[in-house]
Amino acid sequence: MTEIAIRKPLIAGNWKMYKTGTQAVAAAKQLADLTQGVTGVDIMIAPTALSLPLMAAALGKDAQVRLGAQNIYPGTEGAFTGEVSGPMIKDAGADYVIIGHSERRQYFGETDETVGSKIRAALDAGLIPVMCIGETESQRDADKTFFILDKQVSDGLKGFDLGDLNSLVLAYEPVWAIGTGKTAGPEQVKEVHGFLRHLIKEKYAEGLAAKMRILYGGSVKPGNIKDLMHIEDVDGALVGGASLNPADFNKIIRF
Ligand SMILES: O=C(CO)COP(=O)(O)O
Repeated sequence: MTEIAIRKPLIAGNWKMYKTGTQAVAAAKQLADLTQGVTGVDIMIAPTALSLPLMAAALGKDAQVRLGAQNIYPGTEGAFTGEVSGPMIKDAGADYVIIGHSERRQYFGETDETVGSKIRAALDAGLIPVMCIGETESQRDADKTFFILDKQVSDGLKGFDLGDLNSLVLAYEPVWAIGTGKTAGPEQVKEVHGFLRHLIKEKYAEGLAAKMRILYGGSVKPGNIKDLMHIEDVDGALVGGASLNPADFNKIIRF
């Protein structure tokens, strides 16, 4: 079996703070209809936490479109006003949780250390963590891309051992490509994804590196997904804006 064959692509939609529950259910049903018959790809949508139980009920237990949360509190329950825990996310019908998105790092003070504690909480709750990493434009301009990515991975995964990380998904989202219409060029994506897989191999094991899915995110659209998916070491996409429209997201899923 080749390395590629053991990595099933994952196309994930991050709906961020868009769509009411009513709108979310309607879009989920549309997407479920559009994607009927699609095989060989995992599909996930991460709506606001409020929409998770509504969408789970609308899609049904065995739906092909799976659900994810956009954030998690690193603790199971307690007096933490406004927070949502792993067991609550799981109970609401999600299988995944996005952790450390650049918007959470930028606006909500998340650090590599909080990312690590959230990954632990996700694993404890039986959720698949989608760990987001990526450099800013000024970091890239200063030639610090690989230093930053190494630090985000090393500090975020500090204390985890091989067995912990079987399900972990990495998402490379260059901050300068998010919502800007700028996509990283094929050479840049290839270079970074190759670097990340090598990093996981060096830190953990070849077997883990070979099976870890590494997604690309940042202005992914129906028009560029095919080229992105052809790049070595790209195992899927984390899609923002274009995932809000079921017709566009369906085209991306059918790359
Ligand atoms: O942040 C993203 C996904 O998490 C990417 O957003 P866009 O696809 O809108 O650039």
